Amino acid sequence: MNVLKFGGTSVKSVENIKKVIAIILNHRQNGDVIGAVVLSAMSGVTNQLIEIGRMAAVSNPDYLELIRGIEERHFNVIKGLIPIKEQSKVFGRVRGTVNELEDLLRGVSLIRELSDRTMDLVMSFGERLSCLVISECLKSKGVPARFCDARELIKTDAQFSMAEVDDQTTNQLIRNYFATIGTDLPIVTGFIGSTANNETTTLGRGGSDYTASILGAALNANYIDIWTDVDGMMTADPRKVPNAFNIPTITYAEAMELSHFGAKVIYPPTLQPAFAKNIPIRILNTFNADHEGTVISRTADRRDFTITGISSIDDIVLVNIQGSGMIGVAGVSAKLFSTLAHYKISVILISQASSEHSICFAIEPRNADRVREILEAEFATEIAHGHIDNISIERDLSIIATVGEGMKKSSGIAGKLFSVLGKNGVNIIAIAQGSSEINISVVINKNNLSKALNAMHNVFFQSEARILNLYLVGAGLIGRTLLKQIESQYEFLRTEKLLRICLVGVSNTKKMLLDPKGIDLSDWQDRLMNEGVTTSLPAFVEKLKDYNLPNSVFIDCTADKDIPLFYEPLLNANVSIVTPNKVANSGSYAEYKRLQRATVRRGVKFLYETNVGAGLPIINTLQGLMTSGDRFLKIEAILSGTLSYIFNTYKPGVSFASVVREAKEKGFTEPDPREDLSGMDVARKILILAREAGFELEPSDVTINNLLPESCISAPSIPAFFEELDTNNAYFENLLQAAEGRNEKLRYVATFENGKVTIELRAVGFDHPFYSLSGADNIISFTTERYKERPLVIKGPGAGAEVTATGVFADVVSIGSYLA
Ligand SMILES: NC(=O)c1ccc[n+]([C@@H]2O[C@H](COP(=O)([O-])OP(=O)(O)OC[C@H]3O[C@@H](n4cnc5c(N)ncnc54)[C@H](O)[C@@H]3O)[C@@H](O)[C@H]2O)c1
Ligand SMILES: N[C@@H](CCO)C(=O)O
Ligand code: NA
Repeated sequence: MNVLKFGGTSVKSVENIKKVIAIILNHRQNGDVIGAVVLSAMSGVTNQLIEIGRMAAVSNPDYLELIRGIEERHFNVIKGLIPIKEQSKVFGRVRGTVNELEDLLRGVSLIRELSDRTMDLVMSFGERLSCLVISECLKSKGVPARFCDARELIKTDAQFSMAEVDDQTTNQLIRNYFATIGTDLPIVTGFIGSTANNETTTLGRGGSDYTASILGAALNANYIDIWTDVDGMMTADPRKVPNAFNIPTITYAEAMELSHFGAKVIYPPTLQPAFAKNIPIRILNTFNADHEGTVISRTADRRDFTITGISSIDDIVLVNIQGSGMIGVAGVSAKLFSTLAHYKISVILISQASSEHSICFAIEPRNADRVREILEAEFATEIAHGHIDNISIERDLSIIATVGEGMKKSSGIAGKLFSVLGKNGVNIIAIAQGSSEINISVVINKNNLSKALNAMHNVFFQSEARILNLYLVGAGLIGRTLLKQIESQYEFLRTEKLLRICLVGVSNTKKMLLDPKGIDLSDWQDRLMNEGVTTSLPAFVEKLKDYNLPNSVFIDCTADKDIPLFYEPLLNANVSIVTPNKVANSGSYAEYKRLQRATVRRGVKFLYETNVGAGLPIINTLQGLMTSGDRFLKIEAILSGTLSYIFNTYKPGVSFASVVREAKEKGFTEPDPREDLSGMDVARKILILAREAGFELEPSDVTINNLLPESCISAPSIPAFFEELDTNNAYFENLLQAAEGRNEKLRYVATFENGKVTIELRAVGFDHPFYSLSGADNIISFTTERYKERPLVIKGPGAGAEVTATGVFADVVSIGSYLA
């Protein structure tokens, strides 16, 4: 035998009530015995009744309008669900009940007073009306339904609005009543009860769940089914954490912790009677009746995860009371908390460090000012004597709690929690864990709530892929290729690497598009074109900070000199950066160092493998040698893919400019090819390598060996530059032919040795290791303490869209693994 309860949305409209009736009929057809059905008021009605009461208390006659509205809604149910010839009798009963309500309010309006006692009576009409109407609907469908006013069964004390149930009397009355009704199905008003003197009381908002549990316990039901509008309890609030999912089984204690912490699926007192009788409570969805929902019972089934759910209280304040006079003095906390109890201030969380120097506790914001006054008065003497310094209040905070019996005696959970918050730059203000070990609560700034919830959900519920939120600036050759590569690897990363890449922002010089829900990788170009707004990097970064998404990565795929100005603020906001752009690392040494320090300080990543040799593992190799304690003696390298290509491809008689054009078309050159031909690009790369090898070098320490005649350098635009190149063909032809004549090849070689950089155009013979390069190859040879006899050599294509995007991609994925 089961007790069924349907909430306000389930009985909100004709449409919804049809679903409720179908569920009841279905049970009966399957032979499942229903002991009782408990109903809430139609959704919105209780709030309206409160408003009506308040209006009447100030003699505002508009309340009559609201009453008509409530009557109308119930009439509509009758019209929609009861055959015409049976309707008038039911209309009459509804009208009779509504008249009773009107009489009551007329009285309120006359004496202009609304006590909690009267308010409870006013509120009782919501459930009385819904049960009246729906029991008649059921009767007309052949169910032997019977309206049951719970005020005759549930006896309480006289704490109006929040009455305590007298279990013994109530249980007896319930059993007596059920002994008399045979096979009739009582449709019981939720939420309400009455005192020994038959005054109407209510059991607290959400109390209809409680009514069902009281009935179920008294009747020894097999199940108490709470039918609501969600698929049971979820691992987190799905409005805040889109990846939250249903929890199939949960213990009473866990459900209690989660519902105390804002998961409003079940009213906490409901759990007690069910727990005492060991009756499982099922949370089910009226609008998705086939879903298994959540079963709350003493033991939960085998668990896939160490924690069961994450919950939050979105808005709290923290009160801190501190002073040297508190150390080792007994009674301070007794006085503190008994004072709070005396004023009925509910304390949500308490934390005291063992130094005993301070105690802090969380309360609802509406109590903040009052609590300060109360405590300042109560501790006036201690404050005057300086034993207590002050009472401070910190606002705009939230509490996040991880809940689960699986946390008991299992280590590493707090570590995981703090590490994920740390990596996402969420500062922890206070911590509390009870020795029951089923709840770890942390207090954080409210503006980090959504980020923290999502990041935590992501690490604790590992079967889901971790999200990496990408912001890409510069959708040019490399940027576009990167997005294409990510698109084609998306499923692999999600299923095999448990990494879900979400593009949140993208921009080129003209337009930018940001969407925190994610931009589909298959149509980002169309969306950027159609929905994009004029690019503004400050606005882009502002939005990024505003969204405050976990695991955010900023990718700079431009060669822009201004974008790096945003790197440090981004790192400080705990956003990782990946870039092929060399500008930041080849500016002043101080700036280079500042970025390095910011990453260490904030625990985020700044990765730039493609600054040198595109996707070739040069920077990673160098860093590996450095961190393992090797020392660099010499770096000798060919670092320009563009120049390699030109020197490997140029044949006398061909126009030099056309070879440069080819290099540009193949995607080897910088956006402005003069950066390559002037030697600037190589200068940047060797400077970066020297710095990575531990040397403090400034750009002025690197002399560029420029290959271009002045007229080419000073051309006003890139097309003009190419024209200028054409006119200088003879210059390059001579250069190349001279080498060719000696059977040598031209190589643009950068060397770092003894703290000095040299860059020179060399002609090398076939016995030189750099002779045999082809295409756009780079070659880097590291001579170190450990690689002294024979240097460590890395060689391969050092420019081009695919290989560069691959390097950027690998950096992005490595951040994904780090954050996980
Ligand atoms: N091409 C290669 O082989 C290679 C190899 C290693 C590193 N890189 C580096 O990759 C970066 C990009 O190179 P590319 O070949 O893709 O160049 P590209 O010219 O094709 O792309 C650059 C893109 O950045 C955009 N952009 C420039 N300034 C911007 C701004 N302020 N805001 C938004 N967008 C802006 C441009 O509109 C363009 O779409 C450069 O820093 C380059 O040095 C390239
Ligand atoms: N323009 C660069 C790309 C790699 O950084 C080159 O030619 O080497
Ligand atoms: Na590289």
